[in-house]
Amino acid sequence: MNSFRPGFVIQAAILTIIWGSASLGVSGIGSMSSIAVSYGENGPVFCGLSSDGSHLVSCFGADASIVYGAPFRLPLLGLTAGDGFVCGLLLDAHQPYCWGSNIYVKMGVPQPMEEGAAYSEISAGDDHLCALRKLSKGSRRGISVIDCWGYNMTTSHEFSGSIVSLTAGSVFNCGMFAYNRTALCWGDETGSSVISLTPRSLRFQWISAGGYHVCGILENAQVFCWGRSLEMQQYSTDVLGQGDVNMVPMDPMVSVAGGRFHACGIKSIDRKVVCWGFKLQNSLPPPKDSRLYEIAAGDYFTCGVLAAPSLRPLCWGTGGPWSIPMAVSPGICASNPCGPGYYEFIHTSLGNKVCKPADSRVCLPCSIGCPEGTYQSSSCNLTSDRGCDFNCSSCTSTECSSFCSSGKKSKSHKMLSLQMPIFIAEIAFAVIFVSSVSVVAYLYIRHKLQSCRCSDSDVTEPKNRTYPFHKEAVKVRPDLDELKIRRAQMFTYEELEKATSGFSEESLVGKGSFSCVFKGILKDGTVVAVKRAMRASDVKNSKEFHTELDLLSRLNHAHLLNLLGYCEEGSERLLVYEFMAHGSLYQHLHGKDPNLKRRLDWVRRVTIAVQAARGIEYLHGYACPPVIHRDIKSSNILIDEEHNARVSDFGLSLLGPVDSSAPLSEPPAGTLGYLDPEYYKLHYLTTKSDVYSFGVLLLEILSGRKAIDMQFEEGNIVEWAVPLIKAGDISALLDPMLKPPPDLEALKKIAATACKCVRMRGKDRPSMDKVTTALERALALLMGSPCNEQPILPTEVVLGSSRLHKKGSQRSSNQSCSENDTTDVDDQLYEYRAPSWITFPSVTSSQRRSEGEIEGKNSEGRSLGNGGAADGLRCLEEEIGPASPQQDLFLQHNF
Ligand SMILES: Nc1ncnc2c1ncn2[C@@H]1O[C@H](COP(=O)(O)OP(=O)(O)OP(=O)(O)O)[C@@H](O)[C@H]1O
Repeated sequence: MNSFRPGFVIQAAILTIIWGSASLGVSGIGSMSSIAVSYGENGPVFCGLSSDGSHLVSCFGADASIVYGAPFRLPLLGLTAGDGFVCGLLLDAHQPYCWGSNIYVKMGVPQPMEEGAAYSEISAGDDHLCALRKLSKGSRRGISVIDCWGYNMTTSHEFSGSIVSLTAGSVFNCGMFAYNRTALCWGDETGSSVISLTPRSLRFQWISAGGYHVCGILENAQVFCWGRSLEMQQYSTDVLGQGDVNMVPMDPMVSVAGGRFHACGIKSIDRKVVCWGFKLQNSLPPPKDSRLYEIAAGDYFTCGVLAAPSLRPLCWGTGGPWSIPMAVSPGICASNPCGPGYYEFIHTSLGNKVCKPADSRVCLPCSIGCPEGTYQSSSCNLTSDRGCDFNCSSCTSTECSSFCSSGKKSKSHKMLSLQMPIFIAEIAFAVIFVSSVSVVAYLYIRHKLQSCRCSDSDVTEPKNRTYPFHKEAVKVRPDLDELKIRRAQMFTYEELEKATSGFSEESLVGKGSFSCVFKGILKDGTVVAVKRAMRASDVKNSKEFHTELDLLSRLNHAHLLNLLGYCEEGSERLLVYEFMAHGSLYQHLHGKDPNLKRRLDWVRRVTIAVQAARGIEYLHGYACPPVIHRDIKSSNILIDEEHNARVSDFGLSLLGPVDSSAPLSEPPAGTLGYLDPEYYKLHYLTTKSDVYSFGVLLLEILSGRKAIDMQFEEGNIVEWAVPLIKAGDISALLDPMLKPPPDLEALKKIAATACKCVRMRGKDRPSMDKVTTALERALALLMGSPCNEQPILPTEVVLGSSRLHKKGSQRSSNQSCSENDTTDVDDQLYEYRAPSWITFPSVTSSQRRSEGEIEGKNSEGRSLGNGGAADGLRCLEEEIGPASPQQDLFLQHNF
């Protein structure tokens, strides 16, 4: 169901002349909308084209298949939507592209598709899509071709006579002939009689179908509807028309959109919206005083674009998202100049940037008449609508009185007099909002910087301390630990060239988007990974190099990849890291060797998840200022020789606010499939964006599937996994390469956590400390601990590779709770090193932090006040022994 914009002038006197030109040049206008509302069992979804000239679509609503499946990078000319799907007309190819979950309208360009076919309009019904072919050189004269796809509709229709616009109802379609502006409908009219009721003699400016009816705007701007309305007695009714959609208001209108059993129109006189026909009980009424540029309806849900500089969508009706945080284009962009009766939309600050290419534009229909108490002060011209002004000599309304008494009446106000109050309110709101946000942000950052004492003192402290354990380690690998403490050492290019045998192919261990990673051996025998920027002079590279260098030299956590040094010589940029003997989690999960995947049993997978979560939790909650990683994915989770996970690749990281109350506005960067939709669409970056990516990572770990894998019907892991989890079908989710554990409870908990992490709105996602705690509990459960509901096994610190590991220590500690073990044969082959942790009781983030600060010098203090969990700790401490000064060092830095 679609709204169609009139293709030509409103004034009846010149209609005949315009009709001639409309069929030639204005056929593209009015066929699609810049906004669309999909409907169906998952609820309404609003999609709109951005007003920034990018022609990119964003969708909002509960149907993940539409929201996430939207082609974020494909510029679209217009949109249309049906039951569970949305389609856009591709700006370049002029072919439809659909997405969503409708089984009859598949994702992508509809098939069959004739090679080279190009379309000027598209329109969607419940389960089908139709598209009007563009007239091309090869087209037969006077023949219009409409191709349809979907339930009972996949065929090509030919009509003699040029059709200028197309609209689809639930199971039927209508077009309008250019030469006489009459409507023609075809399809299934069972229950609606919409085809037989089509008025043959009425001439329309344009038409728009609802579920079982069609409304059109006649030559005199009056609306005429025909078809079926819902039986009145079944439901409560709207006052106007007593629920009958064919009982239309008398107001002249510039636009109308049909819902399932209702229609809404924009009044020509003041652009306010009016709806008639059936409405559901308790549904939100249309906005009373807002002026709109454009409307589109779903079944019981309607949205419009506010005729104000914000260009914000407003929605009403039942079940959908009300507040849509984006500015949308007020109409379709057309390459032809605006015809008579239209004016070119020019935004007060964007100018004509709403369209691409630059010589295209949005044409809006001129309003006719002026609201009561005002007079027409200017007529509609090429670039502005007609202006209305209050008649100050005969004020009858308070709006008029305040306008006239405020003395604001001036020439420049005349054109905008009707929009002025909204405009002023919006500016005032924006100023107040921006200043309060700035003040709060300033105070917040000041507070943070004061309270977290994270600067050099933290970094330099270890230098002044001596630890026997550290000295011990120095004997084994003298440079390495010293480097860790001094954080980053400068290497010469020559040194690193030698270490990697001249950056030979044999030393290459991996490639990223901007760099190659080589295995190298330093003079003293230390094995390192050397990351070499591919195009070193590249500004982006250089920026990422410095970000990574800066961040890594200030961060220190057992589950973050340690930076050992760097080299910046000429155009060369190199970073030197600890070498991660077991590569990336991606290689394990998706590499060519199936044994690698199999060896990564459930306990190992969940352990890796817990460790990665801790690394990210540290970035969010303990690093100061907090760090948002922005590129959490399986190839950035590396696995060291003891099989501990390390979060790596800080090239995209940003120092940022810790919570979503003070988001950063950053252009999106990251990896497709892991990218937080809120961040992607709204540039709304908070720590919750990492939580989203981590949720995707959890799904990947559970299922063994890649984040995006087009070999599956549902290529996006979130779209595929979330419905399964919600349906409780955990078995269908789990990686078929592994035998499911005897008790699925732990994995269910992890799946539920993942589900929360990938929620649409950042504020609905858990914070990383909550995620970590949930995973820790799941790990305990998986390992057979009956204490799983207690926050045990929560916070471990890996002591680095030099610490001797006591295999099975953790298991035995758990055995004090339960004998139930999950050992499998692989353990013999692939030593599981997770137990090489110091484990102490779980605490909330703030507790962890304050304990770290207050009691950092005494690790025993960490177990105080935690009841049963503290017993667990004591049990482990007895086994592992008291924390060494080196452990102390880690504890201080990490918690
Ligand atoms: N310290 C390391 N030790 C061992 N292997 C590493 C190390 N760092 C990176 N690698 C390997 O090199 C690969 C490339 O890493 P890099 O960080 O450059 O890119 P990426 O994260 O995979 O991709 P992108 O840069 O596109 O995000 C990794 O996937 C991993 O297999």
